[in-house]
Parts: sequence; C-alpha cells; structure tokens
Amino acid sequence: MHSGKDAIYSQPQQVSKFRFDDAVADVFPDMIQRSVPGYSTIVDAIGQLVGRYATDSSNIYDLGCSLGAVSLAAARYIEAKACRIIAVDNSEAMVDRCERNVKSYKSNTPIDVICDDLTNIHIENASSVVMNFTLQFIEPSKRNAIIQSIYDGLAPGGIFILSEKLRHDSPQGNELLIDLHHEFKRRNGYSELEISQKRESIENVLRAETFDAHQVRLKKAGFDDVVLWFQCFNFASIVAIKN
Ligand SMILES: Nc1ncnc2c1ncn2[C@@H]1O[C@H](C[S@+](CC[C@H]([NH3+])C(=O)[O-])CC(=O)[O-])[C@@H](O)[C@H]1O
Ligand SMILES: O=C(O)C(=O)Cc1ccccc1
Repeated sequence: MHSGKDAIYSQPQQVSKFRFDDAVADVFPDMIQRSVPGYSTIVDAIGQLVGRYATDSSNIYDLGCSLGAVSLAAARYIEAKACRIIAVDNSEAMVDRCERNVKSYKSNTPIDVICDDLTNIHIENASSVVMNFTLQFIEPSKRNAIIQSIYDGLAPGGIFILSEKLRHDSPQGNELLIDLHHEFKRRNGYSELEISQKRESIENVLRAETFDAHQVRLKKAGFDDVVLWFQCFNFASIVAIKN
C-alpha cells in the first residue's frame, strides 16, 4: 500500500462536503491515525474482542471497513474454526484498496470484501458485528433499523462493537472535549486551517450523538448489557452483548 500524508485541507479552499473518495482513501491510514485518539489501540482491542467471542462456523461483520484494519486485526486473533469475515463498505475507492490489503495477508479465516451500502447486507449467524466509526456517517433516521437488524442477526452470546465520535450532553462539556480533540490534532501536525476546513467539511456529514442516545437505542433493540470499554475525549467504543 502506497499511502501518503494527509494534506487534503492544508491549502485554503472552497470546502466541499466530506466524501470517502480516492484522495481520502490514499491518505486514510495517516488521516485516521492523526485524527482519532486511540485509533490503533481500539483496532487491536477489537481484534481481541472478536477473537474471544468467535465460535466455530460463525460470521463476523466489519461494516464500514474502509481499508480493512478491523478485519485484519480480527483475522489475527480468531482461533475458532471455519469462521468467515464479511467486510462491507460503499466507497469504491476504499473497497479497491481493502481488497488489495486483504489479498496480501495470509489468514486461516477468509475475508470477503463487499462494495455495497451496509443497509443492504443481511446479518446472520454472527458472533461479532463491528461498526468502527461508521454509524456516525449514516442518516440518523436509518440508525434504529440498522441496530435492530444487527441484534436480530447475532447469535445468542454474540457481541456488537460500536465506536463513535460522541457529542457530550452539556454545551460546556461538549466544547471541552472538542477543544481537547483539536489540541490532539494540532499536536499531530495539523494546522489551524486544516482543523477548521476539515471541521467544516464533516459538518452535517458526521452526525455525532450522545452516549445516552446510543445506549437507549441499543437497549431498545434488545441488548441488555451495554459496556463502554474505551473513551478518549469525544471518541468512544462500546461493546453490547446479546444474551
Ligand atoms: N451506508 C454505508 N454503507 C457502507 N459503508 C459506509 C456507509 N456510510 C459510510 N460508510 C463507510 O464507513 C467508513 C467510515 S471510516 C471507518 C474506519 C474503519 N472501520 C477502520 O476501522 O479503519 C471512519 C472515519 O473515517 O472516521 C468509510 O470507509 C465509509 O465509506
Ligand atoms: O478528523 C476529525 O475531526 C474527525 O472527527 C475524525 C474523522 C476521521 C476521518 C474521517 C472523518 C472524520
């Protein structure tokens, strides 16, 4: 993979709506590493969680797989026999590169890469379903139905891992977390211009909800155990267990 440094917002520009196109896919590993606090830790821990819950002959879904980081981490940890990883993304730019990444990795657990909207995917016989920073890009009105279909497609004892950028429920707390995140980006080499232009481009594209809103939706779908296992500033990861 010849991935480069993210300089997409380094020059003043007429900022357009954020899209997962070729330009983003080319720099994605650098972009996400410098933009999401704890990204590598989260991806590796998700691999461990998927490995721990994998049962023989079950399916593992990576919804919004981008370049396949979660699928590859999962493949490294799964010891159960005859599992299948289904990696889905609706960006052709991401899927093309994901297929190349997956092909160059030798694994006992096959990874099928599918280019489609995740709402078209029928979830069945799943030991794990992962949405690592994907639900936040989906139309809010579609979110309940997606979570319900994930719950329904999980086998008893299966898990759903949901990582999201959160909005804090008080304005003061929310500003603090956003400010700490911007400071994290600054320390990772992003300029004020890059930070403000990226912020403008993801406005109304990345629609963050509060932890409570996620918890209410997950419980309503049937998950009785909702565990916040990671949080750094406004970035969090939740594991919901189906009993
Ligand atoms: N409706 C949709 N259907 C399918 N894919 C979608 C949809 N909407 C958005 N996506 C895809 O969801 C991914 C979100 S990135 C995930 C990182 C990855 N999980 C990682 O662990 O590296 C997170 C980020 O960039 O902050 C993109 O690849 C979109 O094309
Ligand atoms: O960069 C940001 O400010 C973010 O909130 C995270 C992010 C990372 C990659 C694509 C879109 C948003």
